Amino acid sequence: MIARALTIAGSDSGGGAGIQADLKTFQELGVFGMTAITAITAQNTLGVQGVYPLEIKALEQQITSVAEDIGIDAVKTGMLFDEERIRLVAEKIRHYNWDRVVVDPVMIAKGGASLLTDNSVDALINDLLPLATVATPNIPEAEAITGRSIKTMDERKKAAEDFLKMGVHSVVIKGGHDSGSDSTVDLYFDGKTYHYLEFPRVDTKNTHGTGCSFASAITAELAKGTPLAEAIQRAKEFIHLAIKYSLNIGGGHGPTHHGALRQYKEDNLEVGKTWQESVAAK
Ligand SMILES: Nc1ncnc2c1ncn2[C@@H]1O[C@H](COP(=O)(O)OP(=O)(O)O)[C@@H](O)[C@H]1O
Ligand SMILES: Cc1ncc(COP(=O)(O)O)c(N)n1
Repeated sequence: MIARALTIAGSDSGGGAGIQADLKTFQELGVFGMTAITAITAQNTLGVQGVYPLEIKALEQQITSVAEDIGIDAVKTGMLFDEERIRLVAEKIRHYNWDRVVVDPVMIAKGGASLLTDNSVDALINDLLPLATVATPNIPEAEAITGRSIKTMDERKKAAEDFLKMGVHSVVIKGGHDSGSDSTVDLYFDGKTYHYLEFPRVDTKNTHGTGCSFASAITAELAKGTPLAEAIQRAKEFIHLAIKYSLNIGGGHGPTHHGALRQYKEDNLEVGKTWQESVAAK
């Protein structure tokens, strides 16, 4: 049977982030994708023009509908909007005993618009994070959740330990915002060992939806039964290629190219080389 994944997140009309990024990623990775929409955003590559939360009952019913008929192998949470919705989602995860849970604690869009109300961090920490198989904060989100300033890798490791104390099973603190270096290093901490996922930094402004797509790639792999460490490694390859071959559309931060990894595989190219180098080497 095909693996089934559910994303509980906000809709991005611009198609690069949120529910739309998650569904595209699920499809690319061979997983049947389902959605429970928390809020609708009017959004494009330039920013967020409007945020419209759906009523709580609508969110509750979407989750119940798919859980009780189709079934869920892995679930991902993205933009949850406020503490009421965070609590509902946590209650549903507990109710259905879902144990492959990726929590991307979305707070602020790249352009600075708030996607989570200010007083929701406590609900995130107390209700949702303890249910996470893996949480995937970026550096500003990790700072807001742990209350630490994170400038160095040592500070990032301390923050990762704080996450484990909050009850998450493991955490990836992403390095996309650490713009000072030639590489992007994501720190994965499983409670015992620190793993560094390092890829060259791509010099591009097209990073709309990188976090959503990375977290949904982990979710897709978990749905298929891939062990967590390997799921994270594969997700990093997926997002690296999607950024490297990102799409220059719109006037601002363009979206990633969700089909990049598939095209690499179809053309039998080597991950890590540029497209041109790989084609030339064939
Ligand atoms: N310019 C870039 N080049 C290569 N990888 C990147 C770049 N920007 C982000 N990434 C990667 O994309 C993923 C999402 O990271 P990040 O941008 O920090 O998350 P978010 O979208 O939540 O802010 C991470 O794996 C990160 O390392
Ligand atoms: C509906 C929605 N959800 C999440 C994000 C964050 O996107 P990113 O992956 O770039 O951090 C977004 N811009 N819009």
